[in-house]
Amino acid sequence: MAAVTEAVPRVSSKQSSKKMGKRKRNQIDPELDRFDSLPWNSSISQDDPFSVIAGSHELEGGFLSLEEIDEGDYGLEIPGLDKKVKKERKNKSKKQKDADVDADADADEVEQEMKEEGINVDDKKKRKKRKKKKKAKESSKVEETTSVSNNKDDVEGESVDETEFYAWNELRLHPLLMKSIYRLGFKEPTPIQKACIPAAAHQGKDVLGAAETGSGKTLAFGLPILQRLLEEQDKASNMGDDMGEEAGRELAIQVTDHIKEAAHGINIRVVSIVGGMSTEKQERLLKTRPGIIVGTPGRLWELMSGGEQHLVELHSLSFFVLDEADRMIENGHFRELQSIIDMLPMTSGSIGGHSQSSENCETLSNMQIKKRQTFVFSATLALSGDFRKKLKRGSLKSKQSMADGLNSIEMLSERAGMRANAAIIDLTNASILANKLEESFIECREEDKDAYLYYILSVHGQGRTIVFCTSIAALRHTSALCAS
Ligand SMILES: Nc1ncnc2c1ncn2[C@@H]1O[C@H](COP(=O)(O)OP(=O)(O)OP(=O)(O)O)[C@@H](O)[C@H]1O
Repeated sequence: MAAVTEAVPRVSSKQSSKKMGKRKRNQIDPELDRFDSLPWNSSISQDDPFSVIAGSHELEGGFLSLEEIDEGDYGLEIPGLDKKVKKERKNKSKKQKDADVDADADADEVEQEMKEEGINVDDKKKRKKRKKKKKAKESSKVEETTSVSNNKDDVEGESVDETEFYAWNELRLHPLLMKSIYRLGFKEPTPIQKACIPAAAHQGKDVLGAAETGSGKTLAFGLPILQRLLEEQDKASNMGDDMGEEAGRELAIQVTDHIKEAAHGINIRVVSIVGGMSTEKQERLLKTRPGIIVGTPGRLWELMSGGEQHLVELHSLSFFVLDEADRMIENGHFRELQSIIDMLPMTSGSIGGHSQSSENCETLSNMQIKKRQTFVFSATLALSGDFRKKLKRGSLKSKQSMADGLNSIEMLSERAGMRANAAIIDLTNASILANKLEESFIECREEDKDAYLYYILSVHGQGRTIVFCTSIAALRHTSALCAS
């Protein structure tokens, strides 16, 4: 596999060709012509061109979001690179013997990426070396207090006034998570976090949560997952995997970054598996068996259906998260999402759960199926009054419902294995309902609906009224009733 990277931002095709033109004038090189004609991917986020200077969480200091192009075979030959890299690695391992182990692993990974991607890595390596030296210096000063802490900028040593964060106390989060919270400077949990964390982290409940956009939903499920993983860490050496489903690539990356920040100082790897990036690179990342995967349905399903081992060993899945569930049912990810959900083993607590292990999924009978926690989060939520009953009865799995696909949050939650005792936390009403509107709900039998409608219109229908119907037949029926 040949790897292609772009080390500098492609400002615009116009500028880029201008640059190339200049180079061509200086030295006529047919190889450059060939490189110029390659289908380069932009490696710089449109939204954040500054990131090329500032660095990202993945690769700090200039080279950012290096991408391989799928199935690329560009025959790039950099004579002597392998030897050079090997030699440098050897020297480095002697010099840095006592340096931080994780820093080595990171650097090696990046170096390996560079090597595979065939670019000159001198600058990058110098920067990495400087960083590692600094890290080694710091680690010799600060005594390691915990086996899982592997970060240089721990809050230890900095003066954090814990009393300012007292609002978190009742949530009883793990000390390492509290450290991340101090570092992030979040003085108090947001309402959705306050409501979700006890149910999800301490009572082990599934959560169906809704709150307006920007209300902190990511950590409302992120913190309970990290909390439970930390609790499990001591008990089992082999951690369960978590799979986050995200509606879009940017969202998935955003969620990954957010969870990574919260997982700072915790030995849990978080990776994003999204479309538009090299499948080969993602397969390599998955081989490291990350604890948390944040993905988009399309790419996840592509890898799952291809039998990617870490993704099909779902018997040990501890958490399944559907974030932005409202968007997920809107924008046509049904097919892949449904396929992914169908591959999930039935949860030990789900009633009438489904187990549709495909040929790619390991046979479940011999496996110990873990109790899986399901989180469904959305910015809007419209649940029927008897949603919990439906969950209990499994009626959302009726033939008709199946045929309709995953067209409602109720169905999505139920098919994902949500248990009937799930915590339903809806903080949306206040913001969604306009101030002057009053909302009422009448629970009635089908045959009484007309009478109720007639009554409501007679008593309250002095002004203008809109009656919403679910079908043309119902519309005709209601019009006739109102006209009479
Ligand atoms: N407890 C907190 N205190 C202060 N800021 C917080 C807290 N929790 C999260 N945030 C910040 O609030 C912002 C929004 O959080 P988040 O992305 O989780 O919201 P969201 O509800 O998932 O939004 P969306 O629906 O748009 O994805 C982020 O920048 C995050 O860092």
